[in-house]
Amino acid sequence: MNGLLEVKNLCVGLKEQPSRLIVKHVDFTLRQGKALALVGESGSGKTMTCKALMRLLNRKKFEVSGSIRYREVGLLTLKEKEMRSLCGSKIAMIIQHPMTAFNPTIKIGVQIIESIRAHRKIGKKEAYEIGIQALEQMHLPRCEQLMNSYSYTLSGGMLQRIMIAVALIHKPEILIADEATTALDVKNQSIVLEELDQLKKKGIALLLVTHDLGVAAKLADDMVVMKSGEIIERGAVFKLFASPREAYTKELLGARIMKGAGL
Ligand SMILES: Nc1ncnc2c1ncn2[C@@H]1O[C@H](COP(=O)(O)OP(=O)(O)OP(=O)(O)O)[C@@H](O)[C@H]1O
Repeated sequence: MNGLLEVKNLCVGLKEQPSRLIVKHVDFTLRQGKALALVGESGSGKTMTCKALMRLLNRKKFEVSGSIRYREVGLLTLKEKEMRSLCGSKIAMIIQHPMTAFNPTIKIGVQIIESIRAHRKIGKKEAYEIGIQALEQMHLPRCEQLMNSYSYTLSGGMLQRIMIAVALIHKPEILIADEATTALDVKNQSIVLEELDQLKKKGIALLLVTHDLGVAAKLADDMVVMKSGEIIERGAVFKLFASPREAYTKELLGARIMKGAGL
């Protein structure tokens, strides 16, 4: 096995509409210290692919087939308890709206301590110290004050960085970032992109789900382009930017150039 995570022939369908596939025969590999960008227009199947990877799709509603291997472990056939222990430790995910990741009625610190203790048998004091260290590593200011805050008092950028800090506590080998910078302003976007770049340098494999090709250009090594649930083009980012083969990829790139030019 070449990669850390190998996805082969991944399909997601709706049980009540077996003829319609939402994700169609998707293949890709995540490698240590490399970032793969999953790009495509809204509705192209990027989030469904990630949810299938993390086994977050309701099995009563969705049919998931194919193979997803993390090291030698087949994720689609793993017992639920083992899968939950793997997700949040070795494979972590951060999402677009960090405010939905935190309960607004419970202090951030309490939630961080709970999430640490869900994976490690340690006391609250030790978990608190680990939480503080994690926030410091994300270069967040006044970490003790942050632990004592409620999510609704913090900005989206701050919450996104806290979510990344929490995702990194158990030293994941893979980080899935689903539109992790989309809801952020330019300044926070650039801070989060820089943090993600540092993670890559530390050897973490990144899956960047984005419709922003600027994010892909800054961080990703390779890119796969999705349309209507299928991968229609793939390759090294610099090659796809220089000479896209498919009209759809050219359109995505064209839209980016127009956006960049303020048109
Ligand atoms: N709960 C659901 N039930 C049925 N179909 C769904 C459900 N969620 C998503 N879909 C369908 O799956 C397809 C892919 O959606 P998905 O959310 O993966 O797209 P996406 O590329 O992530 O888009 P975006 O960038 O807007 O998040 C869409 O056609 C959508 O209608």
